[in-house]
Amino acid sequence: MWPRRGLYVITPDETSTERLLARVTPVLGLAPALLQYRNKLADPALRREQAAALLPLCREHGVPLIVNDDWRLAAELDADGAHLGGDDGDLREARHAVGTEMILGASCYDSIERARRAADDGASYIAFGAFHLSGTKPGARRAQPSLLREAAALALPRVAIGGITPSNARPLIEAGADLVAVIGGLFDAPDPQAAARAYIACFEETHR
Ligand SMILES: Cc1ncc(COP(=O)(O)OP(=O)(O)O)c(N)n1
Ligand SMILES: Cc1nc(C(=O)O)sc1CCOP(=O)(O)O
Ligand SMILES: [Mg+2]
Repeated sequence: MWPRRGLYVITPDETSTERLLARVTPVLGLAPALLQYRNKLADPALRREQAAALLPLCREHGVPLIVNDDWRLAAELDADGAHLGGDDGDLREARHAVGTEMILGASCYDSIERARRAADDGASYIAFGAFHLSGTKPGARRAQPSLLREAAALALPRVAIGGITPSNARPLIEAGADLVAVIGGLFDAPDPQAAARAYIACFEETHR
């Protein structure tokens, strides 16, 4: 059973596999709930190489590895899961192909309807955002915290994403976010490990 609450780390775009591992390792040491491999600059060969390199590191730290966009690559590498957005194929088909054990996350943006469909199609978690202006995705559609409350009825872990920092994470957790997914707030911080600790503290200090 994977952890249903906590920090969900997403990797920054990094073309050097060596640098990617060096950046991710200190954060993995803090045992975040999940790590997603996401790289919008990599071609398919580099994505395969980087996801394969992250897998033993994640296993060593007991952190499930989620591959962004590509459930086939996730299945081929025997990763723990995949994250699918609106352009990343059919969730129902993916669930049918990978079986019940693999974690399949779904982007629901600002839509409860999308979340209902994702739940029907076999999602393991539902992700909403962007809750704040995101440096990684400045054009991302914005979502309101009330959506997290509304989605409680779907009885799936709720992920909040988009411009989340240790300073603005608490109200989202109070509104129902089980996991907060972050890229820039961690990897653009002067000390990513300290930033990761600060996110983790938000969960320890927020009760609902
Ligand atoms: C946890 C999580 N939530 C949302 C996304 C965004 O997925 P998508 O809309 O497919 O956009 P890209 O990440 O592929 O640019 C995500 N990756 N992870
Ligand atoms: C990849 C992604 N998806 C989003 C959505 O709203 O679905 S926002 C986003 C960017 C997340 O990075 P940062 O923590 O740097 O804002
Ligand atoms: Mg995607």
